[in-house]
Amino acid sequence: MATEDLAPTVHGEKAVDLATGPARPGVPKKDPILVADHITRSFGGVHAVDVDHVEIPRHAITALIGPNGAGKTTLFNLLSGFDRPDTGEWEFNGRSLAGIPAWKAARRGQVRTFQLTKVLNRLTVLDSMKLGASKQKGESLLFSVLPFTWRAQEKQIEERALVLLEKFRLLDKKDDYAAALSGGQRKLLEMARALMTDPEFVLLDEPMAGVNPALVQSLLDHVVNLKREGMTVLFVEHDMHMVRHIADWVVVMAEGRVVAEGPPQEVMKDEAVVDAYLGSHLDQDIGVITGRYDEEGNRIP
Ligand SMILES: Nc1ncnc2c1ncn2[C@@H]1O[C@H](COP(=O)(O)OP(=O)(O)OP(=O)(O)O)[C@@H](O)[C@H]1O
Repeated sequence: MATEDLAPTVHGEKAVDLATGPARPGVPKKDPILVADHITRSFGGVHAVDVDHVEIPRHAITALIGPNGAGKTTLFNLLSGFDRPDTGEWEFNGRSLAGIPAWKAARRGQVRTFQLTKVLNRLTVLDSMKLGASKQKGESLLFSVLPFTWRAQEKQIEERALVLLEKFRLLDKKDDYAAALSGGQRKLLEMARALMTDPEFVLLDEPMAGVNPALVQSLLDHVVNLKREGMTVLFVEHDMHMVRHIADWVVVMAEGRVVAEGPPQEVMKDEAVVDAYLGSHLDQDIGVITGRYDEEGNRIP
């Protein structure tokens, strides 16, 4: 089977069709969920992020990769409203998100996951989930003076949390402290928490970090399921296994800039990418894209 036949597909289209032209940094997408322009952020003299233009395709899984210090986390923090850029504009679903705090972005349908903090570790799994739904109606003035509505909302939140915990196979852990979970279970909890607000666009922060190899496939399946359910996913990850197996599109950063983007099988062959980033990992057979394909070479959607 020719390698060209193995192009990843999204909703039946070849991944390269996500873009309006040949893969290159900043290439416009046919249906972008997020469009960012002229985003800069410096810390002292360090230009952590200097992204001229980038678009994230809707209903696809996009990987944001790059060497240590490339600016991935900083860009993630900016786009998700946890940090403010020095300059820049970005739109989610055609509406500006610049200057919008994270909790408001979540109400509009864009959420990001967090590595569980010490505070969250001291909560039970169920309470941690409920907190993921905060800044909803229960916190508004109207709802706080109408306890019956507030209680109804509480009940709804708990029901949603239980449904998600079951889906992520964490239901039997609901009364355990988050600190007692394994690395993989913590990642599942981070993902499940993000879904409490029923998002359209999910930004995953290193979803594979600290995950036992035995749980890797299950985590990959959960991420692919987000796409199957209609969500758009952007993830920052060092784990090339994940990039090769589930990304429909890859954005590569180096020294604050987007230096390459495209379908994984193209990006992994790009000499600039290999030099800037992948060279030191070539022993991991990083150029081979196995993906999730059926026997005919069609990507499993
Ligand atoms: N709060 C901060 N204060 C000072 N410098 C920072 C801060 N955050 C990031 N930087 C610097 O900005 C640059 C980009 O860092 P960033 O963490 O965004 O990179 P990254 O690609 O996510 O790296 P890694 O893969 O190692 O997490 C680095 O030089 C880093 O030292």
